[in-house]
Amino acid sequence: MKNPTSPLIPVSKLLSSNKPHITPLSQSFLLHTSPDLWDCRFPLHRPRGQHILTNSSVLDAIVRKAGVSPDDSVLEVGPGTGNLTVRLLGAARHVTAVEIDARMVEALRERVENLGLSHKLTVIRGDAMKIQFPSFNICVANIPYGISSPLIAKLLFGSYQFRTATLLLQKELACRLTALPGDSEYNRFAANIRLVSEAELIMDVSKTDFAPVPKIDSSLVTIRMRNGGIIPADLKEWYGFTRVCYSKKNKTLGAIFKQERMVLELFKRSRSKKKSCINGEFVNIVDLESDGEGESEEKEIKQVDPHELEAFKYHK
Ligand SMILES: C[S@@+](CC[C@H](N)C(=O)[O-])C[C@H]1O[C@@H](n2cnc3c(N)ncnc32)[C@H](O)[C@@H]1O
Repeated sequence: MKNPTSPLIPVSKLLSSNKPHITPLSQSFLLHTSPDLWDCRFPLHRPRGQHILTNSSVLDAIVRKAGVSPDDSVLEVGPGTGNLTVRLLGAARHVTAVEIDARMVEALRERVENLGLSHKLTVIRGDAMKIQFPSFNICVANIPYGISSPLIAKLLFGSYQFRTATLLLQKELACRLTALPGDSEYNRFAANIRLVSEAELIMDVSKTDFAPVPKIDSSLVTIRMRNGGIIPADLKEWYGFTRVCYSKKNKTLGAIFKQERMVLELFKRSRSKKKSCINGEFVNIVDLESDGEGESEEKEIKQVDPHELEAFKYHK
């Protein structure tokens, strides 16, 4: 078996274009000299977030800092050509990789077969946002930034039982996820995520470690599930609550909950039959992330019992 973590030729220095890249044939030999180079046989699509991580010390650090152990069954979303996958295969019992691009799937399968590690890998070709993930106990991935927020919501609120998710994210999102109440980055998304988990900033990763080089830097974040993934609230009511809390940027919670309209909205949400529950198939990320300002709620309750409404009012 070849060593899946052999040293990397710094291809990121060669490939620094922001445009989708077709590598000249003269560079295709690089594929055979190091397993860390992205497959040069096809152009990469930026809309699918195809920025390949090519720095071997960063790739090694991700697996190490994620704490992958030989008993682990790993979920990797967006394996691309497999730079991270081959390392995960070296460290874990099994890896399930979900990849949307058929060309990537083919390149990954070929690479892993050449390494003699196919028996440890399941590749699912599909959209990570549309499929139900098979069971896993740890998630490690350099995910496409276009689906970061909904994917995190799917992992955390999708009834999956796992220890941690170590994800390479856009730096700005990483800051929001790891912000604490009172920090300027803390928002409704962060509050919703903290309901079920804790996020820790592990390390920053430079954009020059990717090929082609993206516009933004990245950060590695580990999200730890609390309470074994059990959601300690009715999600529909929780979303309604955080929506109201973050509905007015410059108002205190006290001021917000003194407004009759806000109290009424919260009350109606608690009684609404509208399905907003998140399961493995459906993630209502708009509800999870937006601040709710200016949005109109579907009104299902026509009559409000004043006694019941009283219970929702703000009392000092
Ligand atoms: C940032 S690249 C990461 C590649 C590789 N993991 C690495 O570290 O070099 C993101 C990968 O996710 C794939 N992808 C994009 N959208 C996806 C989706 N909705 N479901 C599954 N994979 C997706 C892309 O095709 C690409 O291979």
